[in-house]
Amino acid sequence: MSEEFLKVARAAREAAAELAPLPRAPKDRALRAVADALVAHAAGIVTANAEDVERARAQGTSEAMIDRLRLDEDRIGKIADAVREVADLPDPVGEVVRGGTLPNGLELRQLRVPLGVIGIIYEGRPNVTVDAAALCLKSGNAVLLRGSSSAYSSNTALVRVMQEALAGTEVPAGAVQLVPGQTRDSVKELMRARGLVDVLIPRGGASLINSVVEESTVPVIETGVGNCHVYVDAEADLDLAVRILVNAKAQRPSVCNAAETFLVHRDVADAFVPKALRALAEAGVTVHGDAAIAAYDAAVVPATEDDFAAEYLSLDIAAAVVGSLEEAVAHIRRYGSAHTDAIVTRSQRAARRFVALVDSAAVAVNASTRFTDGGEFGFGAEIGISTQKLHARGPMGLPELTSTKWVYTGEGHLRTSEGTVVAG
Ligand SMILES: NC(=O)C1=CN([C@@H]2O[C@H](COP(=O)(O)OP(=O)(O)OC[C@H]3O[C@@H](n4cnc5c(N)ncnc54)[C@H](OP(=O)(O)O)[C@@H]3O)[C@@H](O)[C@H]2O)C=CC1
Ligand SMILES: N[C@@H](CCC(=O)OP(=O)(O)O)C(=O)O
Repeated sequence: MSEEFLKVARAAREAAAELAPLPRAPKDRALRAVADALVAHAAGIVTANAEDVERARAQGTSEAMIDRLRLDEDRIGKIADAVREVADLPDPVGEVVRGGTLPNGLELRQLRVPLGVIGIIYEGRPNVTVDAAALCLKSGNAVLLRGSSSAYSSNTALVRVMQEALAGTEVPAGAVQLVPGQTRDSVKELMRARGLVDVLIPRGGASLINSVVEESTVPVIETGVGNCHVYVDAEADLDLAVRILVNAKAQRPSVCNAAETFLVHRDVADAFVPKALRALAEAGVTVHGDAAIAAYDAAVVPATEDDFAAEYLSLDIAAAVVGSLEEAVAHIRRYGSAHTDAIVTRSQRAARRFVALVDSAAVAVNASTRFTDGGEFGFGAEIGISTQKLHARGPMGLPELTSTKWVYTGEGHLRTSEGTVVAG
């Protein structure tokens, strides 16, 4: 392991021990200081970000990906607002999860405690640098941030501003660390830092997730790609379905909760598909449809298996006609990524069945898939969206960044072969 990596990892470990026992008030004061500093230094952060954007443009990066990378003063204001929202949330640390008095008189409590040092490897969205740091600090954890090399200048500036702001507070500035280096070696170092890092969260595409899951000796909480579906049921309000579909696809196509496929019940296909194709075309979306969808419009590109498996992250969507709700569910199980899938229906029975059958982190009923987001769920932000089942599922906010500890209090309780003896 490089000296540079060991230096920041050890500093984070020391800071984590100092941060863990802090009560809520100093953590909230520190988060508000971070939010103020981000706004005060917005111009400098935008200048650093412009270097990343310029480099990305020179490398031919798509506009959708540049949109993820780009910061302006307005976006920095929103990032600061998210930090303030996290400060306003209750502190998860110390919360009693379960507890009571056992028949032998022992008082037993399960308390939330910080995880310790959290490592996060993430995509080229600099807002994640601040979201992750804010959530980690509030939940009493130190964080090692390994953002995309494409956002290195932005992340360096953001971490500097956060550390300088923390230096004037009771929260140790060392609790927020940027992992040094822009090569994949730094990802490997995080994966091998068992004992220094308590949990590693890979947030990005399949290649990242697979390599971390296979190679990490540090425990991992996986996030995952978003191949999200909108299913338009036989009993859907079709105007509503068009609006939900267009929002799910086009409101921000580059994010993981954007829809990538729509499925429509054949009983309403004639009424729905032409309207949907018109609305999607107006929003600039290219539809890759099966033969039944393609029959409605020459502009539809014939879909292949790859289209149904694709996470486009662009203004493209796959589409198919299905014979039943069960067929829609079978399609989602085959091609989906267990992130977010939606049904549009007026039937409560159909909604209940879809919710029961679709095994995804989030299921939306008569709502856009775009709501699977920590901010929208009221978590202030999210450190990632887990598409696996342990130890967290869906947008991960403050409680997901904690573990628990059992505390039991007696009066000299002893466990003997005859049962409990109270010696006190
Ligand atoms: N479920 C969720 O919470 C989220 C899911 N996503 C998904 O992430 C994808 C988009 O992310 P994208 O911008 O492509 O980010 P990438 O997956 O390409 O990169 C994310 C980070 O992982 C690193 N990385 C990528 N591949 C590897 C690898 N094989 N080994 C080691 N490190 C690696 C990158 O480093 P470097 O940049 O230096 O190459 C970067 O820091 C989409 O699929 C999206 O759905 C995104 C965010 C949230
Ligand atoms: N937080 C996001 C959704 C999840 C996410 O982070 O997506 P991504 O852009 O793929 O990193 C949003 O809707 O704004």
